[in-house]
Amino acid sequence: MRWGLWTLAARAARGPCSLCTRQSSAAQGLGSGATIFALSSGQGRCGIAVIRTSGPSSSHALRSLTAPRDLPPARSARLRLLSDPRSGEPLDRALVLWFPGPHSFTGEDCVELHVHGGPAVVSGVLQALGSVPGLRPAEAGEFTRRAFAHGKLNLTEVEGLADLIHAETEAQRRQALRQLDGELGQLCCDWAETLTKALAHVEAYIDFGEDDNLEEGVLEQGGSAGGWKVQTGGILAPKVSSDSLPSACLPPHTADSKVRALEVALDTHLRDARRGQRLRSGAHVVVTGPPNAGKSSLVNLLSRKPVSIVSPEPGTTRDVLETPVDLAGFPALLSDTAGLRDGVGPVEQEGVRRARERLEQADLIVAVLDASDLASPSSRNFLDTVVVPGGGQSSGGSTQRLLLVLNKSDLLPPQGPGPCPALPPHLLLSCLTGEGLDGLLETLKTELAAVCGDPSTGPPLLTRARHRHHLQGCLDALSHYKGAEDLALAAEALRVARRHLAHLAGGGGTEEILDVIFRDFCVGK
Ligand SMILES: Nc1nc2c(ncn2[C@@H]2O[C@H](COP(=O)(O)OP(=O)(O)OP(=O)(O)O)[C@@H](O)[C@H]2O)c(=O)[nH]1
Ligand SMILES: [K+]
Ligand SMILES: [Mg+2]
Repeated sequence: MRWGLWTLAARAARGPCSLCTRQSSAAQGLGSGATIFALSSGQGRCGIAVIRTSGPSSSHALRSLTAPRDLPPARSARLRLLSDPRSGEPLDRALVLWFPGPHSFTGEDCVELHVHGGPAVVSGVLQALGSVPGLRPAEAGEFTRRAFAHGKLNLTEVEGLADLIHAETEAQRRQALRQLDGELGQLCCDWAETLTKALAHVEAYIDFGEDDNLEEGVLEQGGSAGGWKVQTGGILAPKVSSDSLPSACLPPHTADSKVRALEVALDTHLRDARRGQRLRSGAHVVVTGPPNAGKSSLVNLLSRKPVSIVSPEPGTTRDVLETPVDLAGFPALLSDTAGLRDGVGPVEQEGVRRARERLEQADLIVAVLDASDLASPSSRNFLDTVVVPGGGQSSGGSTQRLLLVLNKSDLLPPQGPGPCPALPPHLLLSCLTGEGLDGLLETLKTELAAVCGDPSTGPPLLTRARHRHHLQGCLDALSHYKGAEDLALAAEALRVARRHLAHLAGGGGTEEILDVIFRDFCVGK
């Protein structure tokens, strides 16, 4: 919970960009009025619980509960006796912090009470706060919503904060922190700036055209690819370009090259094969192989719990068993599946059908073979049909990756699996002894970084379908800009493109979208 304070310090040091300023004013009114309060740390018995307030009556509430009744210095912890303002009954000796707005998490006056975490203390303090006039319990996400309304966070940062609270793996935490730090939002601001400049130029040309006072030479200069020429009467028309660009309808200014660079950047971001979304929700990792290869043993080993039944009987696993796991720091949905073989009873056949269906959805296939049984017909068949053609297309359209694991290495003679010419690159493992597990985890980390994107490096990832939707909308609008037949249409296309970027950062977002995003939060955040 302490990062609430860090976020606050970080925000206070940074000014909002034009896109954010605009959207915060669009969201105005959300946070005004009542003063809210809530338990911001987790429920249940604990060492310390943090209770927060936000709103104009925060200082009054703090004075009402504490003795002495003066406010502590801003942003500096003080030990105070808390008592019930109605009865004077002592409630706890607590650390109190006073954050006068606008230099607070929400931008409003805020108070934090760090009380002892017993349920009676927490409920006593919450009841005491509820008795102070002007205070009411907060709704889920209301603190963050107020921070958004006051321009302290843009929408991508709000999403980053929600993701950080829910982050279960190291990679998710890194990604969320980067988004909370505003990297994606900043990128949008830079892109929007490019569009604003381009729009200013197009609008200037529209005005010049109307005034009929523009020299032809002036218009044609600087047009790096296409350009406009003045027709008789001062009407602007596209001049034919010898350039390779599909359209010759770009206004004549160096801003054009920036707009084209923006198109390339948007396209690159959209071609990320949904890595960021996988990082948020978990990559689909499917364990497959012939019967008895040790698939279930591997799933249990990787998930560190007995998810699947392991037995020497081939055909033990029938249904697809899915479990969320932290694989080398990356979030994954690990699926155990039935061993692939033909000519068995109807129940197992159904299991095999389900296994094949699940394989199609995999981002990463972990193909398991019994290292001591590579020459058997089931192993050969599996190698020929799944492993060698491996790396197909998942149903999501992205390329599947495949990792071949030779299990039961403990059964091999010291010289290894013996000559096996057609064997692709593989790892040796023993689920029984654990030998080779570290190497497998290391390789999984590399594979999953490719599937989910590495949050430590590279450009900010698009973690939500919403991000893709608006970037695609922006890109589509830019294609209309290029193909526009007159300047008015070109200007309108630029406005639409810019609006998509503003929506991404939360400007002019409809209430429903805001509701969906803030619903991810708990009460007290
Ligand atoms: N020696 C040895 N035995 C193993 C190893 N891994 C698994 N086994 C054994 O191999 C047998 C089959 O293991 P399972 O994990 O049930 O194999 P599976 O691939 O899930 O089998 P099905 O679900 O029937 O397709 C069990 O008796 C395991 O104890 C290993 O590394 N070494
Ligand atoms: K088995
Ligand atoms: Mg099994």
